[in-house]
Amino acid sequence: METIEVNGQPPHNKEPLVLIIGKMDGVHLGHQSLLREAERLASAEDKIAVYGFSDHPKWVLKGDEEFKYMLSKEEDKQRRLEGFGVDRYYHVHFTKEYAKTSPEEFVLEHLSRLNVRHIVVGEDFRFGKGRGSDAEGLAELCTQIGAEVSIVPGVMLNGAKVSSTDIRTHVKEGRMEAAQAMLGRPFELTGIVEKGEQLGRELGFPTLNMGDIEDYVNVKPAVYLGLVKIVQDAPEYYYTLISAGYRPTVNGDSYKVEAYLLDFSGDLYNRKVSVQFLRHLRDEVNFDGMDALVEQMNQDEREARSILGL
Ligand SMILES: Cc1cc2nc3c(=O)[nH]c(=O)nc-3n(C[C@H](O)[C@H](O)[C@H](O)COP(=O)(O)O)c2cc1C
Ligand SMILES: Nc1ncnc2c1ncn2[C@@H]1O[C@H](COP(=O)(O)OP(=O)(O)O)[C@@H](O)[C@H]1O
Repeated sequence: METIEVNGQPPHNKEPLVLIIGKMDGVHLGHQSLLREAERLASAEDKIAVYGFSDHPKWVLKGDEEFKYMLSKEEDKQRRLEGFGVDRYYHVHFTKEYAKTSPEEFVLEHLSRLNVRHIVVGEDFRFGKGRGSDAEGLAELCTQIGAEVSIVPGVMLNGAKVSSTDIRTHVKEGRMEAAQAMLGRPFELTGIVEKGEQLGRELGFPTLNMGDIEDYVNVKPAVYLGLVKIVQDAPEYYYTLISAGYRPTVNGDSYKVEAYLLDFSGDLYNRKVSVQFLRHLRDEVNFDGMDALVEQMNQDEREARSILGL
């Protein structure tokens, strides 16, 4: 997949495109439905492209911290889109300046350069200065550039539309099954293993410490059952106990995500790994001393093995 960085107007393009527009945080079931629609519309000579925005407009424009942290890092999003058959990704850098683009300018001066045959958006799509226009407005303007617009209904789950905002809330509140239902896969953090305080192995529970995860929403402080994928040519998976939080028992001072892999021994420092969250087991506890913590970690492991049939 080709990635093109866009600041303002995109570069001219000649190849016919089917273009999906959206922020695509998480590439959840709703986004996947847009991707399927694009695939259905694309004929053999069309390329499928995504016009994706980051950072989140509410963070850029209002400084609303809730929208600073996302379900996917840029690299995750791009890898997933590629997996869904996207040929080209326009990474649009959303800035205060960019936000001034009017709906007319967006269509007649930006999209007009792309030779777009067909555009696919969700039904609640809004665009242009002050979120001034919507999917219907897009369709109307696009008649001037010869592009058709398909408006795809949201994917419903128990009567509510699947949305990145709701998934972020689930993750922040530790509801990993609900997040998984909306994503179509477990919620996952990808990062690089860092050195910690080297206490874990002394306790009998070595834990890899996740680095490079600052862009993600913080999972609720708690212990989870999950998986670690060791990213390499032939990836390896391990069932895992994940501890996310502030580690009050050892006077931890900052939020960390750590993972104790079941039936693994070896060195993972500086390796790229993904941690996938399957289910919440219990909240984080401030134990009175190490013995109580270790006893509980043993109990957590027994519970995990029992759930997994290990
Ligand atoms: C299964 C498991 C459960 C944990 N539960 C807690 C907990 O309830 N409270 C807490 O303060 N720390 C908890 N921790 C975090 C430990 O305090 C931490 O792993 C230990 O301090 C080792 O840190 P290190 O990797 O920096 O050496 C847990 C860790 C694991 C692996
Ligand atoms: N079963 C395991 N689960 C997680 N990490 C393991 C395991 N076995 C060995 N390791 C290695 O040990 C390191 C964690 O040991 P630990 O004493 O907790 O040190 P640190 O505080 O630096 O994370 C991991 O980064 C990894 O390289």
